[in-house]
Amino acid sequence: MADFYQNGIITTLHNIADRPVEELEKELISFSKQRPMGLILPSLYSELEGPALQNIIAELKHVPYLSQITIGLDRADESQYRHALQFFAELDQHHKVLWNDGPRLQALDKELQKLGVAPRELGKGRNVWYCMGYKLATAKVESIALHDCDILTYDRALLARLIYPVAHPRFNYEFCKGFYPRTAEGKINGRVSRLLVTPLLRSFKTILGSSDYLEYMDSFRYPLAGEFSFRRDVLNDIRIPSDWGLEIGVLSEMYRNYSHNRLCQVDIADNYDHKHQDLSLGNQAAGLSKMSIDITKALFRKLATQGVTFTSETIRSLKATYYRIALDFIETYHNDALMNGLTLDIHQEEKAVEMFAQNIMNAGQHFLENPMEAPFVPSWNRVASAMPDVFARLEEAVELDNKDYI
Ligand SMILES: O=C(O)[C@H](O)COP(=O)(O)O
Repeated sequence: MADFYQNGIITTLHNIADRPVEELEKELISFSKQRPMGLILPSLYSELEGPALQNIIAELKHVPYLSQITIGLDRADESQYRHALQFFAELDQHHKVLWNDGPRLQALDKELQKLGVAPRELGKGRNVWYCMGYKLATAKVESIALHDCDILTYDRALLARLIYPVAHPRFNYEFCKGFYPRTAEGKINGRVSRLLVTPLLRSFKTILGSSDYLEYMDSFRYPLAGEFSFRRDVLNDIRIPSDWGLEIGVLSEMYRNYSHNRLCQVDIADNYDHKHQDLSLGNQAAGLSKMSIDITKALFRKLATQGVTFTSETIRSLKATYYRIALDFIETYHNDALMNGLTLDIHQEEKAVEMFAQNIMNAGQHFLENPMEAPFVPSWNRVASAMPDVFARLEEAVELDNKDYI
């Protein structure tokens, strides 16, 4: 059972009483009259064949308060798209599948590329961005949740708890981030969140002094959670990174656009497990290694926009500070694991920390050499000004794909 402590500078909504999901859903049905609700599911075709998505759909099927589900489908050829349409047809709610690799959306993407307003990199950020554009295009929902498609521990309560803070008509939150513990098979997971993000934020505070932004980022109990919810107007001027900096980038955008009392985080599950990626030691272009570089670069970039200057010396002392703080954290996590009857492989944890420390140097060096690089996808406001009929065209392309390939 959770406590009710408020850490940091944004509101935390806890799970104090373990309310039955039916009770939450009853309220959500009544909220949906004032604030119709939608869901975004960024998915890879391979996830349709994995163990998680089948259960997610079986759970979602019975969710009574959603009026629109938007699935962004990546890496699917034509026969896989046809199969995906059948797969998602099980949903009772109104839903559409965006075939990101299909000829219609590819043609639109090419035109946006020519105007310089399309995502330059493939990946989850791009997928989410097109789904957000579709939500704006159809204007059917007021409150929207987004979650990953590889959640092995999914149940309907996760979604109900995630969307509640932005769905309640008397709550003023624009954005809400989910949090949970990640454990599986007797082990504590969440390696990048625990061993990179939190110690890195603390190291920035140590070498730069605390700032409102660093305190804000450090307030999130699971900053890398792929689960968040928001009001529709958030979508107009959010600029999201197209790489693994997505989660950090979204939090930073919310910091830039809203005051703290419009943002919150919510306890969405007692436990969470998902598909795990390799550490990818020695390969900066893959797995958690790439993730750690993208995240660190995103933090450098954000701090630079706030007037912080970085030199090779600051980056070296950041790395040294990080390494010490992260090693201390390993001891903390180890003790926490033991007391909970879980295990923590200290050798593996230290290997991860050594790699992250090296990647802080690599990301720092890259940032110093390429200060203008910014893998941001433009806001939809800007896209609409570059191509005024973009929403009508996006909606039409999705409509036709869903009709023609079923
Ligand atoms: O959230 C994280 O830290 C990363 O996604 C890695 O998670 P994992 O250690 O649970 O695979």
